[in-house]
Order: sequence, then C-alpha cells, then structure tokens
Amino acid sequence: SALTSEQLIERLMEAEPPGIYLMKDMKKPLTEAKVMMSLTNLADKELVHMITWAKKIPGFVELGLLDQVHLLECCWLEVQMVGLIWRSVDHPGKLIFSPDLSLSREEGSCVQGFVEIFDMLLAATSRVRELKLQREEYVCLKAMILLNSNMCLSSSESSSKLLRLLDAVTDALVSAIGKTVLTFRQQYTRLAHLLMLLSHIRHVSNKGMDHLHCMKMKNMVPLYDLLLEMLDAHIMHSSRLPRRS
Ligand SMILES: Cc1cc(O)cc2c1CC(c1ccc(O)cc1)=C2c1ccccc1
Repeated sequence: SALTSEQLIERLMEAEPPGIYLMKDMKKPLTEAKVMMSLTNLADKELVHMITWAKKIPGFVELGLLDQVHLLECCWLEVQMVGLIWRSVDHPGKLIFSPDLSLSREEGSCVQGFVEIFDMLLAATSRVRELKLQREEYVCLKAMILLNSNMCLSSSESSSKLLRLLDAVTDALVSAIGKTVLTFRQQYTRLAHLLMLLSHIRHVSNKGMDHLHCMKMKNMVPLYDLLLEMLDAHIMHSSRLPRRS
C-alpha cells in the first residue's frame, strides 16, 4: 500500500469500532450465568464490528477470503481483550467490558476460574497505564495482533503480502513512537515494551479461550453461531484436540 505511515495511522483511527452498549442492566447479585451470558452477548456484538474493522485495514481484503477468515479466527479474543484493556486503562482495579458492564476483581471471582485471567488482564491494563499508551500506538498494536496472529496462510504469495502489511504497520507504530519526545534509545526501548505487551495478550487470550471452552462444555455460555464458529475454529486448530473427521 502506497500510504505514508501518517496516512495509515489515520486510516486505522477511522476504522475504530463504536463503543458497544449491553442495553441490559445487570441485576445484582451477579451470578456466574448472568456474567457469562452478558459477556457472550457483548462479545457477539463486538465480533460483527471487528469484521468491519478488519476490512478497513488497508490491504487486509486483498489477502483473499480464506486467509482473512483464518486470521480473524486466530485472534478474535486477543483483539477483544486488547480493546477491553484500552477501555479499562483509566479505571484501576476494574475491567470495563462496556459502559454498562464493568466488573471488579471480586465481581469477576463469581465466575469459576475467572479471577486468574482477570488478574492477568488487570496487570496488562496497569502496564498500559504505566506506559501511557497513546491512541495512535494502540490502533497500530491492535492491527499487528490481527496481522501477526498466524503465519500459515493459503499461499506463499499471501504470506509475503501479509508480511509487507505487517511491516507497514510496524513503520506506522515506529512513527507514532517517534512523535513522543523521547531520545532515540528511549524510542526503541518503548517499541520493545509495546511489542512485549503483545506476548502477554496472546497468553491471556489462550487462557481465556481454554476457560471459555470449559464454560461452553458446562453449558454456561450460550454461544451464538458466529461466536460458536470462532470458538470451534480455535479449538479445531489447537494441537491439543484431534481434528473432527
Ligand atoms: C477472561 C475471560 C474468560 C472467559 O472464559 C471468557 C471471556 C473472558 C473475557 C471475555 C471478553 C468478552 C468481551 C470482551 O470485549 C473482552 C473480553 C470473554 C468472553 C466471554 C464470552 C464470549 C466471548 C468472550
């Protein structure tokens, strides 16, 4: 794409999805079922906006449909979690799933196995707060999560297209960091800190995916079809389970 880094950041800012409201007040007391039902409802709505967001990333739709689906299948929870972290950055100790659904660590503990993942999300949010992540940096990192989510695409041509896209977003992130008043050495240290965030987010997402799968197995989560497909695709691709015949 013949875009400059500034133009690419502009396009990524315009691609940002809208804030999603649950539109159902969470009647106290919170139960495991109510929380998981609400999160499922929210995530399902977000998934629709995520597909629209991805298609606005310059070059993404040129990758071919199967590769686009495969990348989104791999990273959808990572993308939702980085969005959750971004929404929660100014609310220490809480996760702002949506303006009308925020959960503290205690409220999260009403879901079995949640509090460990909550703590990882809260820790990542504190790190983002410490780093004073800028919006221009955030939109680049989120695009990198999608483009870096998987390397095995349908053809070597697609894979090399993907790498060129990833380089363009990397250049955009470097230019965003360059806008901050930091010495050269501080700039590339900041780049390292931001990229190390991505490995934490991948880790939390994998933990979340396993936990979500368990909740589905216990029929705790009435996953809607789009979300079910995404979840099944994830579990299908993971090496742990045999491929369905
Ligand atoms: C920590 C954890 C554990 C878990 O089992 C499930 C989830 C999460 C977070 C999370 C989530 C939802 C919406 C967001 O905007 C951001 C994160 C989900 C979740 C729930 C149902 C369907 C899909 C995803």
